[in-house]
Amino acid sequence: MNRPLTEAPRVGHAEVLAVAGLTKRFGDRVAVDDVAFSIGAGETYGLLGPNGAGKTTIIRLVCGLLRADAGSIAIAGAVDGGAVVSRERIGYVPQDVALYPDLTARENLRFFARLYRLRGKTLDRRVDEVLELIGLTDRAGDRVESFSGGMRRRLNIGAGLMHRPTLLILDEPTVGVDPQSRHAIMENVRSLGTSGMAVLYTTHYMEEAERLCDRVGIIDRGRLIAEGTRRELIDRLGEHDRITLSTDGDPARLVNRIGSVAGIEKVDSAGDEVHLIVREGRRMLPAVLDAAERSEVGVRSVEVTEPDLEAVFLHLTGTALRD
Ligand SMILES: Nc1ncnc2c1ncn2[C@@H]1O[C@H](COP(=O)(O)OP(=O)(O)OP(=O)(O)O)[C@@H](O)[C@H]1O
Repeated sequence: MNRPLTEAPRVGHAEVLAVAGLTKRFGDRVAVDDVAFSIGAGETYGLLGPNGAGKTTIIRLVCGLLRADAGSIAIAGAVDGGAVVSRERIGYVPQDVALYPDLTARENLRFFARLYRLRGKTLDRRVDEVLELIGLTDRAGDRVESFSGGMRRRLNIGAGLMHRPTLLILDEPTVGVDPQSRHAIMENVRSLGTSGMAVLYTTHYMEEAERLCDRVGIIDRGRLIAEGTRRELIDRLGEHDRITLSTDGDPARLVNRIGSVAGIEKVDSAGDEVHLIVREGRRMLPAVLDAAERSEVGVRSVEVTEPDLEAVFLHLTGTALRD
């Protein structure tokens, strides 16, 4: 069942993760710049941003795999420093799949369960539960080497769930998987969120952030530039519309030409598409099409829509969220 997109954040739940003033430099590059956000129990929080924005670095800081230059991280109330115990509350599912291909799904989960010191019947029960959760019960006895990319990723998520973490961190869990597996992963994550876990989900896919997350933090060049529910973020755009042109020529030429049209607030290209943020999209359409014709770039289709998170990103940064 799809969660309504406009659902209000669930306030009043215990704070599971609170990050403040978080900063990390690599040499001269500031990868994470004064970032603050928090996630409550039962809440799914999405960090949405392009490649290189700093999402993985934030996760590595939260997991204690990197040391911050400044800022604090509190997990379930325990502030960074003496937080070894609290880190056991984290389930971290990295971008890269870390499984044993010549073991079965069940054997892999048993391995991770033992790492978390589960034993005996508790271990057996938890392995069965997690297989069910990730929808791989009927493939439990098959070797991982026979699994599709999407199934491996789901099993990877399962490994991060063995010890019943209070905070589950998923780093771009759907990158490189086919649409069907992507759907299955998102369904899995959705049910985990509703089971009371706090979920930190990073993605550069706008529609995943829109569908899955109670709140979204938009991150660009290390900075958290906006945060809120989907509705709150979109409302920041006011009465704007989004126009998308699909081209079969050089979109950069079209961007140049359209950029000089009065009333266009933001324009950028991504792939063969040109994205615009305008006031009163329908009224602007003739001028946009006229500019397209002058640029001599072929336009295959034009769409005027209400703003979405991608439009918010374009509005705030002046660049389109590229795949
Ligand atoms: N160990 C490192 N040494 C030097 N620079 C790094 C290191 N790790 C990350 N960076 C830089 O920090 C910035 C943020 O990278 P990060 O991997 O956090 O981005 P991201 O949003 O997770 O992107 P992606 O989706 O590509 O993983 C990038 O400019 C990256 O090159």
